[in-house]
Amino acid sequence: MFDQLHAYVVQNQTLSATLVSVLALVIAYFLALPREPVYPILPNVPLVDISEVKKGQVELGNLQDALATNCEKYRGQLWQLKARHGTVVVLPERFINELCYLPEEFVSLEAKNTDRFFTQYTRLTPTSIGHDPAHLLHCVKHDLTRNIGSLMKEISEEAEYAFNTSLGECNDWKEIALGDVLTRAVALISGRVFAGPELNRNPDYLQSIIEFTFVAFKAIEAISRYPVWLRPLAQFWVEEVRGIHRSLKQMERILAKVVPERLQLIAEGKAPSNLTTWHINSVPAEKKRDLTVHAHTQLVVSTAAIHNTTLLTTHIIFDMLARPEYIGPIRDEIADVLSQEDEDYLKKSSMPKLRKLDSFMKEAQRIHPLGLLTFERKVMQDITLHDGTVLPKGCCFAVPAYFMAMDPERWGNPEVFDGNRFLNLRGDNAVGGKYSFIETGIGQNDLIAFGHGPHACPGRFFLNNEIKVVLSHLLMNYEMKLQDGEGRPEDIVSADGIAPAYSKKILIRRRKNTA
Ligand code: HEM
Repeated sequence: MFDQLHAYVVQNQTLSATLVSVLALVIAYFLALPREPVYPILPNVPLVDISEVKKGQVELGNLQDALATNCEKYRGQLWQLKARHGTVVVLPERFINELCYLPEEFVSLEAKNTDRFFTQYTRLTPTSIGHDPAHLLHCVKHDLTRNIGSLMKEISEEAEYAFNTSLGECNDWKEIALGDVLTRAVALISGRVFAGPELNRNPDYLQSIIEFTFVAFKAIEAISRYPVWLRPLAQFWVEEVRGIHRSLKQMERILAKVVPERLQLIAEGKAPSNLTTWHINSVPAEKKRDLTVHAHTQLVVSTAAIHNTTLLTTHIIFDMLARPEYIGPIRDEIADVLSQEDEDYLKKSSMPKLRKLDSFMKEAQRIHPLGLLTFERKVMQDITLHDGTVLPKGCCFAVPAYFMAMDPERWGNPEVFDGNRFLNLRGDNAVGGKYSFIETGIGQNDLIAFGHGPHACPGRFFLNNEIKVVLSHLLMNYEMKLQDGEGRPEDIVSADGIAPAYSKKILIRRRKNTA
């Protein structure tokens, strides 16, 4: 009897202890859960709700209309946009200057990205792998920009290789999907600058840097479908999130030989100038051999660089083919600039002379902004704006780039495509000066497509050279036209902005008078 009682008590004690442990684990799990960001709603500020959409509808397709209507209706005022991913305060441009120089402790691009891209699962920011973003930013902002001049020969060589290998002889008109051909060209050029000639034509490397953006965006979409409490577990079985980890591992394998060799070359003072070298030089001693941080940097910079560049270049070419009257004068300008060079490729110093091309590129970017919103930030501490409005901690804000680019009060005739618009505005201003492609601004006739202030796209100086090399190569060596009877392909308005009809076929053939 005593034995039975003892057994019962022991058994129940074990059961109770197990139950208590399970309960403690469940409580700990819920306490450790990242919170769904709660975006405070500003009182007395108009709220426009586009979050209620039927399944299958592209939610932010409504964003274009919502911006056009409400930026006009609330001109000069703040208003709030409630979208599926949260609420964002839409700011008129008069607030940008007082916000853009505030430190990260007040307004943060990183925190906005963390919320928006679920980076604790998707690992899309350096901080999400415990790495300081300053290294990546230093490489793009300083090393890449400073080295553009010495990289121009390689950029031109790679453009030539890319088009020769994709297009072949191409003596007769050939149908191509412009987006595909440009993606490969931009990836080869970017890879040459990010990893050098020993890797950029390696099919595994090339495929990794091209596909990572798609892998990343699928993972964001997939994890967002899970309730916040399940995400810490779901990350282990959601195939798309696992895809991110596979891509990172694959890039680590690709770099496994390169990084130690590069360290050796750096020690010998013989290292080539590219992102791999700059990043090794930038990180602290204990991370120099860390393949994870180098692999992550290669993929994250590729995500920022390759697809945006391809989409913008596709927009520009579609605009040229729809308005062939611009092509002759731009070609003459390129030929003239090339004839002044002592080598047969464009140098960094050639760029300020390509004024018609620069203006055309900027006008194409104005009419087809890749992002409808820009200058997106999260508020980290309450901020009082100059008119007394308080932006509370936790809210996100953005500036309506699309509306600013198409606002009749800023442009007079915003609907008209005028390839010489910025050429005429610019007068004698040098490149980098007002109204040139790389300039960002918030005044009359300024564009903010690259953001504004200290976080404005640091890749745009490289991009400016890269796009001009690609376009010059195509214009000087090939003829292109739209398919018979077709006008400029219709843009695709999506959750991310205004993309060109990427897979649309155009016709191309080698120019008769060139080799
Ligand atoms: C058409 C091409 C591109 C567009 C439209 C574009 C646009 C932008 C925009 C709007 C931002 C955010 C700015 C802000 O919020 O103030 C940004 C940031 C950034 N871009 Fe670009 N970009 C392009 C190409 C590139 C390229 C080629 C690179 C690298 C080589 C690059 C690297 C970056 C980086 C690293 C940031 C983050 C800056 C920071 O956190 O301070 N981008 N870009």
